[in-house]
Amino acid sequence: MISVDEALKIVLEHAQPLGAEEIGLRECLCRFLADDVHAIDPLPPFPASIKDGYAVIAADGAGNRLVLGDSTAGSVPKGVVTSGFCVRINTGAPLPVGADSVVQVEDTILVREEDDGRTEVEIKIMVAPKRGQDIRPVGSDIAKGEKVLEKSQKIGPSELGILATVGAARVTCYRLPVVGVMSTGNELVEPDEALQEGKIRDSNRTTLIAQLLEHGFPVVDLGVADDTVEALLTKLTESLRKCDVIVTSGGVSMGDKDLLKHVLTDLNADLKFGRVFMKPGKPTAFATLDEGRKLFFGLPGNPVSAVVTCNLYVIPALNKMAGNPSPKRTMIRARIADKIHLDPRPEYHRALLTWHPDDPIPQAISTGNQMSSRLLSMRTANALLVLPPKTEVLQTIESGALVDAMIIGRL
Ligand SMILES: Nc1nc2c(c(=O)[nH]1)N[C@H]1C(S)=C(S)[C@@H](COP(=O)(O)OP(=O)(O)OC[C@H]3O[C@@H](n4cnc5c(N)ncnc54)[C@H](O)[C@@H]3O)O[C@H]1N2
Ligand code: MOO
Repeated sequence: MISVDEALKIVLEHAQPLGAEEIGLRECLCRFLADDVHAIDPLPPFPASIKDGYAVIAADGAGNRLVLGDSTAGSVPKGVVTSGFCVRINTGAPLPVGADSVVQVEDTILVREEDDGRTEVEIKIMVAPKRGQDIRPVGSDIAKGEKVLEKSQKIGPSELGILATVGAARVTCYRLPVVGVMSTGNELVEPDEALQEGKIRDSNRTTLIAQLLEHGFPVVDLGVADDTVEALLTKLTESLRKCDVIVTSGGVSMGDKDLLKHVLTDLNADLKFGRVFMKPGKPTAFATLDEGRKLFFGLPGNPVSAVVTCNLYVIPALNKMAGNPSPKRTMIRARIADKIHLDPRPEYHRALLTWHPDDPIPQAISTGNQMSSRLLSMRTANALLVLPPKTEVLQTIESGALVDAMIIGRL
């Protein structure tokens, strides 16, 4: 049996970023850039007003100005501002030729207007303007040619906006791994089926698919394979054609129907590990297929073991394949709310982290009975507490002790 750290190291060694592809701007959310992105134009592309007010010549100082017309966003201002004149201007509108300063409307008073009551004729500037005041010069937000996004950057909503603003309608991103999820076991029926003797409903496929989708990975539902070598072989061979990664649950332990490891041999898979010193998740298997091009995760069938090992190994592997330069899960320190009895194996104990206003360290509340079959221990859990194995001298972790916590849910 290897340790969790060794297992994760092996997984990450074999998970390599997939190739790049060019995709439409709106498809990029949550992807990782495979190239730097540069601005082809400056922003703003023209000197733009920061305020609603008047475009003036600063050297004219305070005092009266005749209003030549107006400059609104999206239009090209007509006329040239000369001494004693000004142009009414809106926020974001281009500065008219001749003007070198903007005076906000709050610092002016209207002196005279046309009889129509809408056209300003003369205004008074109350505060002497400074040259360049309330103007965004060309390229002051983004310079022409500036690197706006770096290779490996994750694209979130604001990065998408940056791509849009520099006109990057097609973007080169790392390809996302396509993940096939399969349950195995003669005992499994679909969630909408009534239970017959000896049967249970398949929950792992639903949990795992949802977990992968939540992280933004495309998923293929591979259904359920019966516990026979033929069924498993047929389904896996077919699935390998359409998936980069296959995640199965069940059939990896010591029972006479735990056939997956034999089937992997038939598929010429290179089994990297088959048992990990951890709870839950001891029989987790990891293999590469197709000369290392495809990854196979045989997760244990117990519902909690499947979801915990998906968090520990599958998600970091997929992160790396998708071009994420920091594929590992986020770890923080948490304070145990109540005493916990340790397990002989290092345990990934499900807990709910909560923050209190006067304490920067979150409190970790255990979700209760940690049986690997009890999916209710995952209910509300947003963290896995990393607990050491029980020894003669260390049997419990006391209330108030600090432990590492892996973040697995929204905080
Ligand atoms: N002799 C030994 N027996 C077991 C060992 C061991 O070391 N020696 N390890 C135990 C541990 S730890 C685990 S974890 C389980 C894992 O077993 P498998 O991965 O082979 O899984 P199965 O036997 O197929 O199923 C285990 C359990 O989970 C239920 N299950 C399976 N698939 C689903 C699903 N899709 N949805 C809901 N529930 C599922 C299944 O019915 C079993 O109850 O092995 C121990 N045994
Ligand atoms: O390791 Mo198993 O996953 O305890 O139940």
